[in-house]
Amino acid sequence: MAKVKICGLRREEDIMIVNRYQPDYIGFVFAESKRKVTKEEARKLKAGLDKSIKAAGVFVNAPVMDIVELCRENIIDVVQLHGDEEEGYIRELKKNISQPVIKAVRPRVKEDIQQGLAFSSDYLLLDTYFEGQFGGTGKPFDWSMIPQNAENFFLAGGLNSSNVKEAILICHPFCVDISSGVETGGFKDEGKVKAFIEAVRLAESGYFKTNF
Ligand SMILES: O=C(O)c1ccccc1N[C@@H]1O[C@H](COP(=O)(O)O)[C@@H](O)[C@H]1O
Repeated sequence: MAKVKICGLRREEDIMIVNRYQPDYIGFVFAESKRKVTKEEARKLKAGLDKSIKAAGVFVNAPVMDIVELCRENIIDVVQLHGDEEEGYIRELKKNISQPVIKAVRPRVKEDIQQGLAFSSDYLLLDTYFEGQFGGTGKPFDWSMIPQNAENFFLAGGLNSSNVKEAILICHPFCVDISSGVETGGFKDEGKVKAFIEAVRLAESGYFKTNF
């Protein structure tokens, strides 16, 4: 069963929505973004989050010790590195925390994914390359770049309730990750969160399997 991550939560209402629909992960963005939250905002939001839902912290080239602090204070349960972090950075981070690390790669060619698979992170995340933007683009990438042997990866980039079934059946991700596709006017939209999670469950039910 593909897991679900709803990223970019920043209001108490967003927490109430995810508590109702129970994704596996949510994301707090600590990088420059319209979805950015401060450490104190994230602490308050995390306090209202169901214990069964894991909170990922999304970072872009952040100082390692900033991430370590958030982990030690249990504000985040998973680290998502969404910038140009290299292997040395990941190793240094992993020496200091027990939380799993997701490393995002934004492939332009197949080889970028092969290089990503060599990272010592616990998971790889595949997202869309878009000049000048690290993430949250709302645009899908060419899934045919994903090698057959890739596993344990998060699939992101322009997912929504209409394309996620196809994404799961073609790419077989460990988790589908969404931000823009569950927003209206820049804010999380309860109807879209519900529709997305239902679409994931339906894809997994086997109903669509013969069509792909
Ligand atoms: O969401 C953001 O604003 C963001 C900013 C900087 C780095 C990553 C960000 N979000 C991640 O982007 C992907 C895809 O989002 P979308 O569904 O295409 O909008 C997802 O992994 C988010 O965690």
